[in-house]
Parts: sequence; structure tokens; C-alpha cells
Amino acid sequence: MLMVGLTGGIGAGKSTVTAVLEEAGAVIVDADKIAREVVQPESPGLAMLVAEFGEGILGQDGSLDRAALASLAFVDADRTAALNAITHPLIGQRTAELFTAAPQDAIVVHDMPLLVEGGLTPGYHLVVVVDTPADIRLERLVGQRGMPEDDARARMSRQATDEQRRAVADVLIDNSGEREAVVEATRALVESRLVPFEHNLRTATPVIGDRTVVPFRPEWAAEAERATARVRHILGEVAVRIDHVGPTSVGDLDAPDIIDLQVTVRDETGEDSALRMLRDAGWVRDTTSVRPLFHWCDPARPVELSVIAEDDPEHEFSLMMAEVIADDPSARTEYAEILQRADREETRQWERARCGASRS
Ligand SMILES: CC(C)(COP(=O)(O)OP(=O)(O)OC[C@H]1O[C@@H](n2cnc3c(N)ncnc32)[C@H](O)[C@@H]1O)[C@@H](O)C(=O)NCCC(=O)NCCS
Ligand SMILES: Nc1ncnc2c1ncn2[C@@H]1O[C@H](COP(=O)(O)OP(=O)(O)OP(=O)(O)O)[C@@H](O)[C@H]1O
Repeated sequence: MLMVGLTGGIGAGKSTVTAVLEEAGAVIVDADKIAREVVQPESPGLAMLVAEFGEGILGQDGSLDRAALASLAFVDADRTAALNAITHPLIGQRTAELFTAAPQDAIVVHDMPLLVEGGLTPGYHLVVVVDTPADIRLERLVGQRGMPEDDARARMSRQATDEQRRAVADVLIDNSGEREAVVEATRALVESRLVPFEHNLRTATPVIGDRTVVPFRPEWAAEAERATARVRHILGEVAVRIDHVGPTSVGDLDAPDIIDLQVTVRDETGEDSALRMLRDAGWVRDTTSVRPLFHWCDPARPVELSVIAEDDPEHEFSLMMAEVIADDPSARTEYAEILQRADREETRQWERARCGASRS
């Protein structure tokens, strides 16, 4: 199962994107819909809301008056926190049930406005952000959906900023223009990334990155950070540390477009656990490597991950690369030449030799 987190600020166009994804066969888990389910008439959720916000949030027929609750709940951060403390655990429970019920070969899209606010992004294989500037969102919410402007503004102020969402996005879908453009971008995403990603995960097919050297990309650091957060989510305390290593970590160096991560574990037992947990999470073991090495299976983002025990003397070598190169311009030139030869083993050997020498 490929788990995609889809988010965006209020009015960004998530519903527009999910409609295309659903048409393409994805299973949609809609957080706003679940939020309605858990506060139906006579539900424990509704009773808790009444206890917190008063009888005034009920309509004549005893169901939730959503506008009345919104006018009380978004006035300040404290009131919103009270609303969230009641609704979010109930929503979380139902969401987990729906994920469990989805077929194993599904692309499951969690349409969730508060993905970033809840710190949930590392739990998904891919995070897609529908990116629409706040002023355009406001205009659409008021103009097309008839939402009162102060309500829209109040909700925006209770949500993450556009910058915070962009920082966790693997994919940004720009919805500042015509609707047709976002529909096209979503269809292209399904074909080029989601379908092959799901296939690779299900069949344990690794994505082996191309070792051709490409110009330095400043995005590498953020991509490595997101990959690290995902691995941290999988391994928890089993990983003593997780580092971005190898050519893309050096900074301002042309390199193959492959993110290298190094997971440090305590000892052999930790290593056994890590290998099992990574495999169960879809990482594919490289059988040609003597040391434990894994590949990720996102077709658009090759990642290689090695696992090493902290008492292995070579553990520190990968961590020293950036420093060795910063201190010695000739080492930088040599490294760049080795990378041009596009041989992973030769690169590794050079890193080991250079860092080993600099340590002694
Ligand atoms: C307050 C309620 C009754 C207002 O209902 P209403 O029909 O007007 O809005 P609806 O639920 O369709 O939400 C519309 C949008 O408002 C924003 N929003 C809703 N709840 C929140 C919240 N707690 N914090 C920030 N933004 C929110 C989201 O962008 C959402 O997509 C409702 O939003 C609610 O129960 N919210 C709490 C549950 C929740 O957090 N839902 C968000 C997804 S988990
Ligand atoms: N590209 C576009 N051009 C014009 N209007 C658009 C565009 N995309 C979406 N809209 C409109 O903007 C409004 C918000 O879009 P939509 O409901 O898809 O956002 P959402 O992210 O699902 O909202 P919410 O945060 O409330 O769940 C809707 O009225 C929708 O019809």
C-alpha cells in the first residue's frame, strides 16, 4: 500500500486534487468527512463538544450547528486546542480503521488539512502539498464558497503557514492558476510517480539511481532531511543517529543525484532489528553489497541507506567527509574526479581511505 499525505491550507484546492486522484483509482481517506462522522447526533464526540462549548452549538434537531461551533472554536489558539483535543483522537481512530481496510495494492491518499500541524508527515511515503497563496485562497473561499471572510481568516491563523507546508512537501502542486492546470499536474503525478512507486513497494523493486554527475542541487539537503525523518519514523530508538552522508551532503559539489543516508545502530542486535524493520517498511536490500545497504523505491528520488554499528571503526568515516573536503581543496578535486567515474565501490573506498588517513 502506498500511503500519500495530501495537504494544503484552507481553500487550497485539495478537493479538486482528490477528485482527480479518485478518478485515477486511488482510495481517498477524507479527514473533513471523518470529522463529520465522529460528531453525528447522539455520538460521544458530540456530547463532549457540548460539554466543552455549551448547548448553543446544537441546532433545533439536536445535530451540530457547524457555523456556531466554528464561531466559538477559532477565536483563539486555546479554544481551537480544546476543539482538537476532543475531535482529533476520534478522527485518528477512524482514520486508522480506514487505512487498515484498504486493499494491499491500493494507493491510499489521506486528504488532511492539518498534516503539518500534527507533525504527521514522516508517516507517509509521499507528501503532496496543494500550494495556493493565502490571498487567492481567501478570495475563492469568500467568492465561490460563500464563507464569511473573518471565519476564513480565523481558520488560516490556526493553521501552518505556506512556508511550513512547503518545507515538508515532496511534491508541490501549484493551484494559483486555472483549474485545468492542477488537473493536468495531478494526472501527471499519478502516472509518473504514484503508480510506479506503489508497484515498486509491493514488488520490492528498488530504484537504483543514475550515477552520472549532475550540477549541485540546493534541494538535496531538504530532501535528505525528509528521508531522514521517514527513516526515524520507521526505526525509532533502534537508530542511534541517522546522517546525510556521501557526495550530496558535502555542499556545493556536483554529484550523482542519489541521497546517501547512514543509520548508526548500537550493536549487532540493533543491526538485526534495523534490517528487519527497514525491509518491512519497503526498503530493498542490495544483495551485491557486503555491508548492509538498502535502496528506496520512489521513482523520483533515489536514496541509498547503509546501516553500521557505532563500534565499527569505519562508522565515523562517512561523517567526516564534508570536513575533510572543506579543509583540503585537493581532496575536493580528487573526490570530484572519482565521482565522474560513476563507480559506487570506488567512491566508497576512496572515502574510507581519505577519512581513515585524516583521522590517523
Ligand atoms: C468546527 C467545524 C465544526 C466547522 O465545520 P465546517 O463545516 O464549517 O468546516 P469543515 O469541517 O468542512 O472544515 C473546512 C476547513 O476548515 C479548516 N479546519 C477545520 N477544523 C480545523 C481546525 N481544528 N484547525 C484548523 N483548521 C481547521 C480545514 O481547512 C478544513 O478543511 C469543523 O471544522 C470541525 O469539527 N473541526 C474540528 C475537526 C478538525 O480538526 N478537522 C480538520 C481535519 S482533521
Ligand atoms: N484553480 C482554481 N481556480 C478557481 N477556483 C478554484 C480553483 N481550484 C479550486 N477552486 C475553488 O476554490 C474553492 C476551494 O477549493 P477546494 O474546495 O478544492 O479546496 P480545499 O483545499 O478542499 O478546501 P478545504 O480546506 O475547505 O477542504 C472551491 O470553491 C473551488 O471550487
